Amino acid sequence: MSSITLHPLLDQGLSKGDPGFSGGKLHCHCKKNPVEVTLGGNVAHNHACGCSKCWKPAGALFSIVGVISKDQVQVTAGADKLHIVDKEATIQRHACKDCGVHLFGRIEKQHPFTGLDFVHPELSEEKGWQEPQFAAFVSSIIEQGFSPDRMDEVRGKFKTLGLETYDCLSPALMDAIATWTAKKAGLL
Ligand SMILES: N[C@@H](CCC(=O)N[C@@H](CSCO)C(=O)NCC(=O)O)C(=O)O
Ligand SMILES: [Zn+2]
Ligand SMILES: [Zn+2]
Repeated sequence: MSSITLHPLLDQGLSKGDPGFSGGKLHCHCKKNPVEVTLGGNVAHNHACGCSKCWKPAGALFSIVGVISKDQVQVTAGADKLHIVDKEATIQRHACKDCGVHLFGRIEKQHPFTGLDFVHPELSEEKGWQEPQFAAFVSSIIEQGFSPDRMDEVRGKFKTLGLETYDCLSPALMDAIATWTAKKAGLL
């Protein structure tokens, strides 16, 4: 049985981020005229995501994605190459039309996370980005054809890395969503 590739950055073991890190540039994978996005700070809630919608590098089972305030996200080159992958999705993922890499995902509708953009720190050459904190939507990899018989192996690998696994988001993020919902309903 072949070994599992969660994500190249996870398979080599986690390297800790720098709490004083102040941001950097993301680039798509195009050799010529790559799209460039400049982030004015570090990401938060960085996590491995097994959902079918987040961008993953070739061969990876999981995406690595964090959030950052949209005010700290600027497209600094190649804006004309960007398109929205799915206009109906909550997270409007802006991807390069040429290489398919997602540069940022923005929430435009009323939502607990409106104002936060979803980004992939691995698209940056700078070091210091927050390391992944947990694994989310782990069971979602089955929906994409991964064998349910090997889920213990997947969750075990995350455990070895010291990352908790969830089949939705982390408790902190789920609590934030529920708080927003309760406030909207006038219950809090
Ligand atoms: N089983 C589905 C789950 C998709 C899903 O709900 N993804 C989450 C997490 S994305 C980053 O953590 C989500 O919030 N999606 C909103 C959106 O994608 O617009 C699947 O695998 O597709
Ligand atoms: Zn590209
Ligand atoms: Zn996802």
